[in-house]
Amino acid sequence: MDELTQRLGSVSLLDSHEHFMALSLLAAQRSKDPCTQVGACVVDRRGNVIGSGYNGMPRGCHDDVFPWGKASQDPLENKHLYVCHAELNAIANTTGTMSDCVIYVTLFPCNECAKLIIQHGITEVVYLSDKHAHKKSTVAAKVMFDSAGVKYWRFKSKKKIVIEFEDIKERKLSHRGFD
Ligand SMILES: O=c1ccn([C@H]2C[C@H](O)[C@@H](COP(=O)(O)O)O2)c(=O)[nH]1
Ligand SMILES: [Zn+2]
Repeated sequence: MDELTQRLGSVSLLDSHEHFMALSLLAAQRSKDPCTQVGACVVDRRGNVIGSGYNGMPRGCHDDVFPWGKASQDPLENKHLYVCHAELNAIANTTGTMSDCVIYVTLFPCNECAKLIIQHGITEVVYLSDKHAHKKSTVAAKVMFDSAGVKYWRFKSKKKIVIEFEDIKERKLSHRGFD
């Protein structure tokens, strides 16, 4: 085994599912929700990302003005009536058809997002967390996906990705034969 092959062997390449879920996780980092950051991306069958989004307040409803809590007795003081879900934003940010596309999402979609996913012709949902599995909204989402023939499966990986902008700027790619 030559030196290049030896070094490449230790480089942890991402497969496509890891790549798309990592993009969704990165999108989630933009969310101001202090409790649950969610990210999503829509991918066509050729493997192109055609839209992405995260949970946030609607345009014109400032993230720093609208409430992010959920404990108030008054629903108008809580986030849930206002926040746009990650899937809604990913779909709204996508131009063109989503027919037979896949959505990668860091949290299993709620019933409202499930309706959007189905109505836009998305046929596969890849998710990371199912922490709201006990909620009726998640149960209803699964009932609708099953009925509509939308496939869903939980993504699992033990891979760890660290992003250090400074580090990447300085890195030399010589071990991959780029110079
Ligand atoms: O399908 C979904 C369901 C929920 N979200 C967002 C909406 C909220 O900002 C959080 C959930 O908050 P909890 O405090 O965990 O109730 O997740 C979403 O984007 N997509
Ligand atoms: Zn939702």
